[in-house]
Amino acid sequence: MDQNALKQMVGQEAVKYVEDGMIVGLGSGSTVQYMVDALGKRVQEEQMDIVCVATSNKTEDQARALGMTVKSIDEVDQIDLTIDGADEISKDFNGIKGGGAAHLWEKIVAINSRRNMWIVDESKMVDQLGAFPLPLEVIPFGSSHVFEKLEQLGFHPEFRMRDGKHVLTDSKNYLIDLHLGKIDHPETLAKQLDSMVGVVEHGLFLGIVDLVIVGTQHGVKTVKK
Ligand SMILES: O=C(CO)[C@H](O)[C@H](O)COP(=O)(O)O
Repeated sequence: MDQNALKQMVGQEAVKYVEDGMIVGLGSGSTVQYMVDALGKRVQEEQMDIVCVATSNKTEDQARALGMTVKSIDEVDQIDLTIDGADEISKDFNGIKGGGAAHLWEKIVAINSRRNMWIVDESKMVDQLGAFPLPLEVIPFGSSHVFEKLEQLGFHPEFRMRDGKHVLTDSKNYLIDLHLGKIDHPETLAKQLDSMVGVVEHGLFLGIVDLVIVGTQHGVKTVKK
C-alpha cells in the first residue's frame, strides 16, 4: 500500500468515531482531506446532523462543498471531537504540526475540543521529535529580527518561501521552520518559543492528543493515551 492509501485508510477509520449531534473539529492537510471526504459521504448517506469547525480555509471550502454545516470556532461552545493529521508523533503522544501552515488555527481548535484524534500513516511515528522542521507562525512586522534571534539560539531557522515569496498562513502571517534535527526537551523549547515576542504560535503540540490512528501495511492501529 502506498502512503496515500494509508492516509485514506485512516481517514475512513476516523469518521467511525463521529456521532450524530456532534460538533466536530476538522484538521488540515492531505490525510484530513481523505477524512473529510469520508465524513461528507457518511453525513449524506446517514442524514447525520453534525456541525463542523474547520482549521483552515481549505478544509472549510472542502466541507462546505460536500454539503456539511460549518461554523466558526467563535460560534460554538465546545467541540466534541477534533480529527487532525500530524507531521511527527513521538511515543509519549507529543507531536509536531504545521507542515501545512495551519498549526495556529489547529491548536486553537484542539485546545477547545473535548477529545483530539490524530490520523497518520506509519512514517509519522518517531522515537524522538525534531527530524521534521518545527514550524513557527510569526507576525510579518519585525520578523527578520525574530529570525536573527532564532539563528543566534542555534535553531537553524528558514523562512518558508514559495516562488520567491513568503508563504502566508490563513491569518496572513509568515512561517519560519526550525531545522533542529532532534528535540531533547520539548517542554523547555515550547516555553522558550512561547515567550518570544512576534512568534504567534509554534508547532509543538504537547499533551493535546488522546487517540492516534496509524495506518500500517498490516491495517489500522489505534493507540490510546
Ligand atoms: O499540521 C498540519 C497542517 O498544518 C497537517 O496536519 C500535517 O502537516 C500533516 O499533513 P499531511 O496529512 O498532509 O501529511
